[in-house]
Amino acid sequence: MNATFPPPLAAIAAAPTVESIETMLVDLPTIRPHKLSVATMTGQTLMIVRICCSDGIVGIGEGTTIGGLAYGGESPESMKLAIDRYFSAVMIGQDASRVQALMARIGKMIKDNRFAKSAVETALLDAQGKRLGVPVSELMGGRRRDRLPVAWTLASGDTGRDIDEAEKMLSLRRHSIFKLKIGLRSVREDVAHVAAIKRAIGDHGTVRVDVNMAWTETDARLGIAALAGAGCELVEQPVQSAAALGRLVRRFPIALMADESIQGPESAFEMARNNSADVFAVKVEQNGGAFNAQRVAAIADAAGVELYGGTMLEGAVGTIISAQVFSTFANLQWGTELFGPLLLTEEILETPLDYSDFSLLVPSGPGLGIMLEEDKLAHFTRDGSLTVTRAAD
Ligand SMILES: O=C(O)C[C@H]1C=CC(=O)O1
Ligand SMILES: [Mn+2]
Repeated sequence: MNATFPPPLAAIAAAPTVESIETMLVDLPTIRPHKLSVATMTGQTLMIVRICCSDGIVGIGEGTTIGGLAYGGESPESMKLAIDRYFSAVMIGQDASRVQALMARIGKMIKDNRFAKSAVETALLDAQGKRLGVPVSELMGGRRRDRLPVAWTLASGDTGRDIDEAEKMLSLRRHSIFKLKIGLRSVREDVAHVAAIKRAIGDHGTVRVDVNMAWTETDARLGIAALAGAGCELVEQPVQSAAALGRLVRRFPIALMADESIQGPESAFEMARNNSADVFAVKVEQNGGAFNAQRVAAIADAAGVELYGGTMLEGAVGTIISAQVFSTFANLQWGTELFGPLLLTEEILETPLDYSDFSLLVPSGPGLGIMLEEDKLAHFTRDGSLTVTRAAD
């Protein structure tokens, strides 16, 4: 060995920088209307971001919401605008291989915009994983599991149709955990709906509900007691107020889960400090990215709060960054609901995801470990929505 130390300057590879950033809006239909208390979805819009680096590596990310602005303060269109106009200016020319440092720089110069931050962080992690030849889970401390249990949401708006759907999922061995969207009808009608579904599936599956904050605290007192009696095992975000959720947690033995209340580590810390929930639903986008999702999980673990891997009904890219990070969690007591791609009519990956044995296989290739089918993507890209931003722009 005649290696010299320090190595000559020419031998030190230049750091790969961010060269250009592409964004586009991809509109995909859903397999049936998906009815939540905040919106009825008949399609989903994926804001796809591609980060092209000086070493030729390209990373992909996704930003997705539910019902445009019905669920939160960002929409696919607002994320695209924020990235084209503001994120690109902060990112282009920067070292693409220092993901946390670049995210910290973005954090200093851009407030809020958690969903857009999650999309660009996903693309940077995908690129870095490809660069190093490892899955994103390994960049994030290492996976603890290769398969994740996946719940299915019954939300057709019709009890009979939901029962048929649950039976189909059970017979396909795709899902045995069912989340029912309620909060649109009266509490009494909703409880009857849940009880009918639980009766139909019996011990073959479990039933949970998501109220998406639609109830008052009084509704919740009546509703949760009746749901527990109907065999429902968990109630997700019945009310908006964290204080009311905390009071309900103390009242009922049935598990109560916070979803909308968890919007990053600070909110998770407050919820944990005030004993406001038994379980946290961790959504990568809602928390501002995969690293923040890990921070939230660490807070939950330290506080003895149980964990669930949530979804914003993402397409394949958003689903797989979530799967990569959830695979690293020490605890995931309530499994995940990473079924988003299955709600869409179109397959946009070269190789479809493996949903089998009531679970999703976490891809093991470099980066996210998935490849988009470019023709399909181009076909469903909204006219005129592709934007490429470079240094000179
Ligand atoms: O949890 C939510 O509020 C959003 C989402 C997750 C599953 C689903 O059907 O909707
Ligand atoms: Mn929810």
